[in-house]
This record gives sequence, C-alpha cells and structure tokens, in this order.
Amino acid sequence: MEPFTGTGGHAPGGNALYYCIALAVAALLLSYLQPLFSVPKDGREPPVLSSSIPIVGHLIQFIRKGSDYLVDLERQYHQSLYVLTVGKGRIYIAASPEWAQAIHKSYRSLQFNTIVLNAMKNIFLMDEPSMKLIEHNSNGEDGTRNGILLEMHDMLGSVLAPGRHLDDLNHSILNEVLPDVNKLARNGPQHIQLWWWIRHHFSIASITAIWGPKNPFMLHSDIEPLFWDFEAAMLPLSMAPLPWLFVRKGHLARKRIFDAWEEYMQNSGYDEPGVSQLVKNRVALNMEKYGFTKRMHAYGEVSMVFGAISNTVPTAFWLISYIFSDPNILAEIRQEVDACISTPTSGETKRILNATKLRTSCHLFTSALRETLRIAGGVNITRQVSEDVTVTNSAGESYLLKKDAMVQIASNVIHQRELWGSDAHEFNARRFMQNEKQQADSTSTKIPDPAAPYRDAQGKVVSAAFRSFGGGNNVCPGRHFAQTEILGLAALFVAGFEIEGVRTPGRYQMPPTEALKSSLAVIKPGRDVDVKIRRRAGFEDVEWGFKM
Ligand code: HEM
Repeated sequence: MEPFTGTGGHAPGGNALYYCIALAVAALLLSYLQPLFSVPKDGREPPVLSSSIPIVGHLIQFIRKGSDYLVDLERQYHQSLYVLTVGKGRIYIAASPEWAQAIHKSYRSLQFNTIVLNAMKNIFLMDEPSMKLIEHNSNGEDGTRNGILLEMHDMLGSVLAPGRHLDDLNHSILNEVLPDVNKLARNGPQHIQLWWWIRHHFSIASITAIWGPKNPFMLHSDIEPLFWDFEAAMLPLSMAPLPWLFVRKGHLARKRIFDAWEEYMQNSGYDEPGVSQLVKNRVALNMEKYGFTKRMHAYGEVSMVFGAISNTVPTAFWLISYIFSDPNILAEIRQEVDACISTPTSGETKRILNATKLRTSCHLFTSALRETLRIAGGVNITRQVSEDVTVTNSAGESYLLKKDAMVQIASNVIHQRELWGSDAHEFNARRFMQNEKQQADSTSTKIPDPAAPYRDAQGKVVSAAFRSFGGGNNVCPGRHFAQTEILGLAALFVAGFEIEGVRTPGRYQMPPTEALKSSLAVIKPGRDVDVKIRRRAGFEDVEWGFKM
C-alpha cells in the first residue's frame, strides 16, 4: 500500500545527463519565447513573483508540488498579495486574512459563478442548451436573483440551514452509518483498514441520506471507489486536451459515474421514499422549472456529490486519527461524549447519542474538529476577475486586479501564519476552545456556526483567519450538515471503541498526508492504516442509536 514509489524526482542512472540537457534546452527555448508571452504590468498591481523557468515555471511547480507550492513561496518571499504569471495569464494570490477579507468583499467583480460555469462545461460536460440555461444571469447581471445558479445558491442556503430539513438529513445519515458501526468488532477484535472503512461506509451513508436508497453508490459496488478516481483527476480533466487519452483513468471513471447517475434519473430514483428535500428541490428547479433533460440533471447531480463527500470523508478520518493518536485528548473528549449518551435501563443494550448535544456542549470535541480542518482543510478559494477592480484591505493598502485574471485565496498558507501562535504547525485540539465557549454562552439555544471567525486565546476575533468553509457570499452552505455528521461518526468511535495500529501495538499512529496535496479539497492520507479495533470495556454489547 506504500504510495510513495518512483525515483524521488531524479532521472535514473545515465538518463540523468540527457534529462538535464533536455531541461536546459527547454529553458533556453522558453527564454527566447518569453517576449511573446510577456504580461504587461501596471504599477498599481501587486508585486510579481517571477520563476527561474520562464512562461510555465509556476505551472510546473504547481503540478510538482500541489498547494504546497504556495507554502514554499510564502517561506521565500513573505508576500501577502502577489501575482504569478503563467503564459499570458495572471493568478493573484491572497495569502493573509486581511486580503482574504478584501477579496470576499469585492464579490461583484471577483466572481465565484464564472468558475462554476467553467467546471460545469469542462468537468461536468454540460451540453450547449444546458450551458445557456446555466449562464443566464449567473452573476446577477440583471440585478435580480433569477437564474439557475443564483436560485440554487439560495435554495441550498435555506434547505441546509439549521432547521427541520437539516435535522432530517443529519438524522438520516447518522442512521445510515449505524448498522456498519454496530457490526464492528461485535465478536471480538477486528482488523480493518481505517481509511478504506471510513471512506467506503461514510460515503455510501452520506449519498444514501441525500439521494435515497436507489442511488448509484448503493446499487453498484464499483461507483464509490471510481468516484475517488474521478475526484483525484479533477484538475487534469479540467485542463488537459484529449482527456480520453491523457487522463484516461479519470475520464473512464467519470463516464461510468455519469452513466450510473443517468440510470438513477431514468429510473426516477429521486421519487423513492427516503430522498432528501435537497434533492427534491434540485429536481424541481433544474428539471421542472428550467427544463433540464434527465441526462443533464444527472451530470449536474454528480457535481453535488463532490460537495457532499469529498471534504467530509477525509475530515472524519483525520479527526478520528488525531483523537486516537493522543490518549489524553481521547480521554477528555470521551468524557464530553459520554455525557451525551443516554443512561441504559437494566438489561438494555441500546444506547442513544444525542447529536445536538455533541454540537452544543462538547467544546473540546468541536474545537478538535475545527483544528482538524485548520490543518487538513486549507481548501483554496478561487475567483475570476470580471473587470479591472481595486481591492483595499483593512490596513488601507490598495492594489489593482486586472480583468480576466484568476484570484486564489491561499487558505493553506493563511492557516499556518504567525497569528496562530508558535505552535501553528502542530495539532492543538484546544485551539478553538475560546470560540466554542463564546458561541455556547452567546447563542445557548442556537447551533454553533462552524465557520464562525477564529478567536485567539484572549478571546479576540481574528477575522478571515479560519477559511476551511470559505467566507462571505459563498460560505459553505453544507457546513452545519458536515459538522453534525462528522461529529456523529467520530463520537461513535470515541464512545464505543478502542483502536490500535496493527504495526504499533498499544497505540494508534496516524499515516502521513498524501505527497501531492490538492488545493481543491481536504487533504487525503498518503496511505491506508491497518488497525485492530475492539469494543470499549463496558460497551461490548452496545447497539448504538442517535437522536437529534
Ligand atoms: C468538511 C466539510 C466541508 C468543507 C471543508 C467544505 C468547504 C467549502 C468551501 C471552502 C466552500 C467555498 C468555496 C468558495 O468560496 O470558492 C464551499 C462551498 C460549498 N459547499 Fe462545502 N464544504 C464541506 C461540506 C459540504 C457539504 C456536506 C455540502 C453539501 C451537502 C457542501 C456544499 C457546498 C456548496 C453547494 C458550496 C457552494 C456554495 C455557493 O454556491 O455559494 N459542502 N464548501
């Protein structure tokens, strides 16, 4: 299962010389071509960070290092807003909370939906008539909220906000995952691969809670693993020419998933009992109101599958990993979770976890979740500049951003900045305790917002520092759903089980992160981890249940 194979960046043996010569020739050629690609610079723009390889140097580094490239640039240059040029294009990188906030404020000129349109065309393969429908008023050009994208945004914001529909959805996903958990280690210790187990069972439970029992993940055993192949190929699929040739694995996975989702639509799987309000509303909007075909609606639904699981699944894995790799933190969080379990009546094996209490009264547990997201969930936020615009940060600094460029908020860099203290690079489960307590005091009956601004140890708000759920207009509408489902799954492990590594008896050791970190979603583990899982003493026969 070791993923880190290959030559570690060196061409083997005698090929090394040819490799170096080829690189030198390519660099020379590119330097001759550079004038053709020169990007005219306006003195009002942020500083340009150049690359030693002209034209495509930054692109090569992104391909080689993923989102870690931005961390390298931060170490080297300490710039909080700067420009990278690739070919004739510009990417502005905002790497401080102050600039993140300024970018979010200029949402009219720095557009989210233009990025969505590109994805719908190039990744989710919407046909021309559907693109026409989606493009209509996509950025509120006519001053109203009419049009598929804006109406969808508003619909998701309301159906996923704390309330009855969200409770139904959370109840449904937690109930879906219960049978798998209740089967675990029932007849004594059991070996599992922890990442595989969580990925497989949590994905299927999430998709079933949203799309009902006749969904493709439930009906076809190849769909869940293929989804992750598709997910891993997202970027190359969106950029590479001839994806069927150059991104073959991702291309085939995408095709199979589209076909399976089309089958779901053709069989009216969305009409079955157990389908969430969210899916019903999407059918009503896309098909009934705007006339999408079943095929195009199916492709669009796959984009929602990304929203639903590509971040929650790895977050649940890392949260469980962080908790179990520190026995003291495990003991403290266990105490909090134990207080959310119903008291058994004699002879009863059923124990009920109160999911609402998990969110409102387990401050260390919810702090650990946000800390997990700070470290593993530095999801970078991208916008397209629709017109020349001047952005100004809270310190009064201003820069010009040019039309047609991209802007990226480097959440992964912001999440490692000095503002987090000298332990910024380490996991500190208590880091968000001030937040959790403060929210509990001020909003005792409401559900704490997992996207609330970070408060430092003195309780001072540091706006736009915690970016895992984005911010501003496009803050993640699924964050409350995500918080409850992740806490619910992790609580079952904490309350009911002990975990040790097969290769590290008596303790659990986390696997490393993937070598090439994506900037699109929460980081995945670099390899799976074989664990021995057994029932916690005193909970051997427990059948778990949930109440909201
Ligand atoms: C740990 C879990 C999650 C993380 C870290 C996460 C992260 C994010 C981030 C960073 C954004 C903002 C993107 C941007 O501004 O460019 C976003 C938006 C979005 N998320 Fe999530 N998300 C999570 C879970 C979910 C879930 C469970 C759903 C749905 C069931 C969901 C649905 C969406 C949607 C639809 C948007 C687009 C919002 C819009 O149109 O303005 N997310 N998410």
